[in-house]
Amino acid sequence: MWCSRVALRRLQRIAVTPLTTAGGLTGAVQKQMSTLPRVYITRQIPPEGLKILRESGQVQFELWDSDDVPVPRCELLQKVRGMDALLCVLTEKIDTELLDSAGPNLKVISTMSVGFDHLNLEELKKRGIRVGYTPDVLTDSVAELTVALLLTTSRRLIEATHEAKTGGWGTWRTLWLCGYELANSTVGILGLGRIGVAIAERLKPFKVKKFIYTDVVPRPELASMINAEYVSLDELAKQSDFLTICCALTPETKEICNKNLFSKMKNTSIFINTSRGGVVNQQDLYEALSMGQIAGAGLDVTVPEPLPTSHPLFTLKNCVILPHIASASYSTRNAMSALAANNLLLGLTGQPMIKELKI
Ligand SMILES: O=C(O)C(=O)CO
Repeated sequence: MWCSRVALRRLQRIAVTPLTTAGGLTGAVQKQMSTLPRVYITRQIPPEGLKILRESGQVQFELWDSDDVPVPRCELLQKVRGMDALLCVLTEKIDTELLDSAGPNLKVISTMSVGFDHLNLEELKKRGIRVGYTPDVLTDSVAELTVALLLTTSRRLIEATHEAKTGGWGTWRTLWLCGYELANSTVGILGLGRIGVAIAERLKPFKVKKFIYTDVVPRPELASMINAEYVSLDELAKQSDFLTICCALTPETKEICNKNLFSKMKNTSIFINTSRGGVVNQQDLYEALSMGQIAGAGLDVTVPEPLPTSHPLFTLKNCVILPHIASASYSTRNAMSALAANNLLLGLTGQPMIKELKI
């Protein structure tokens, strides 16, 4: 029903390949184009990436020309048939069913994301499909948003603007809307990579006393950049005044932030997650926040996305929820789009990609 023709027509304004739809082409040019590798793009990506693909002259592409609605699964399964490459975003599950549907021509998956939990890497490896992704170009944007979310949560900015707008602002009061400050605090980072370092670099000028982190193994090179100490997960929970989650979602990190972790945290601590919703057990988080086991949480990512407006977490004043916007700046999203396009072209021509996942 979701994939009925009428629904699709309403959703999909056009599916184009500028190469194959251009009018007035000679038969020879048309023939030449029809031999170009075929690419399906699962979203209307920012213009820089499309321009690179269009101007390369190396591929013919078709895209789901909407950014408002993801391509319906059954449409995607049909469209990938016989494709040589796929440029996708994080909402598309690239699993066995999809790869079977694509068939043996598929050589490259290029995802416009740093996260790759939507990709079945084992299956991709088995089939010899190369994978491009977009780390680094979004580090600044994600770190900046993480700091904004941390301050919004710890200094209760959403509550404060609501009070100001709705008549709750009476006289100046000594403890009204008090929060927690970064000065003299301990900031914990779960999963120290480029983004964790970039967050710490931005937080340092706020006079943070100490940075601590945990990861599967110590990361001395990265840690030395921010003078961070390696601790166990338990110690991270116990010592952190602010705990920021920066790890990838893997089977090992799934719901790693659970009752056990929250029970060890201080009741004055602030929990921030800009990685993936799946690293958190949301029921446990709800209980920790509503029972005052921790002071507040700022989430840019949830399960599912979008989080239904009826979700209990939305009822809590001490929980700030953003709609997965950490990398949402114009420059970053264009850079991600361009990198995804370049990875795809390099992968298709058998060259090393700029950013390729080693699988
Ligand atoms: O690139 C990603 O993985 C994102 O989550 C986008 O912000």
